[in-house]
Amino acid sequence: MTVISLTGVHRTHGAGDATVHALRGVDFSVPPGELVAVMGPSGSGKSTLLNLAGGLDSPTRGTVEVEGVVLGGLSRRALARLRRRSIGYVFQDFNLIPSLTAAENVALPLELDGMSVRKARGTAVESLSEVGIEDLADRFPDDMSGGQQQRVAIARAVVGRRRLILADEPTGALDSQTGEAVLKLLRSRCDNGAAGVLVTHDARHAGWADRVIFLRDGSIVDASAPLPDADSLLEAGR
Ligand SMILES: Nc1ncnc2c1ncn2[C@@H]1O[C@H](COP(=O)(O)OP(=O)(O)OP(=O)(O)O)[C@@H](O)[C@H]1O
Repeated sequence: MTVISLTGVHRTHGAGDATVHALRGVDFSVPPGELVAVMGPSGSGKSTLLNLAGGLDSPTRGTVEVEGVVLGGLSRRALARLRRRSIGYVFQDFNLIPSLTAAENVALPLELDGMSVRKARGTAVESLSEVGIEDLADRFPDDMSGGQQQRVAIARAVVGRRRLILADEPTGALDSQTGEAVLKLLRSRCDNGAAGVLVTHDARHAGWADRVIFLRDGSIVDASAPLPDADSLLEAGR
């Protein structure tokens, strides 16, 4: 069974002359164990695709399924539970809760799922140590650098046994060495059975993926293009 699958997915914004077709009939799926990189020029629909895959947005047409469950058929509560349990999401702007420490931010989804505070903290600190910042467990986001906040966001996305990890430019605020370490972590989660989707502008980062898809104007233009084509496609869209 695929972990995530989008079938005939369209997403439009606005109406009439102002209609923007963010996605136009996308078919896309990822089985367990696979990491897929999504590339394409700015505005081509990459974030929209990720938001739909993560249940943060709904398609105008078509279906999105996570582990065989059609997201459109779920109540808000059931969707929130599925997102908490099955989906780890690294947002471009981190989305950390400022009033919670790093460890509390990472532990929150586990606690909401009924894990004891103590066990959730232990699991959260383990996850922070996987991104090299366990010593910052008790620090608040505002007292951290952008790169440190990004690592907390990544620790939160990979904590527990999430089956689907979605990452929107997860290395933007990181130096290249830390960025590589984060991609390695994503890779190892996929090697252990998760499905991963990585939005990136960087062909070197896409090199960590098993497969690269290219979006242009809301459509997948060539799902099998070899990596060297990435730069020329990106250039063409500028
Ligand atoms: N809420 C919205 N309302 C109107 N238009 C939107 C909205 N969200 C996205 N769009 C439009 O949909 C298209 C796809 O946007 P999206 O953010 O998915 O692209 P992207 O490939 O992620 O871009 P970037 O690389 O710059 O992040 C763009 O034309 C964008 O302006």
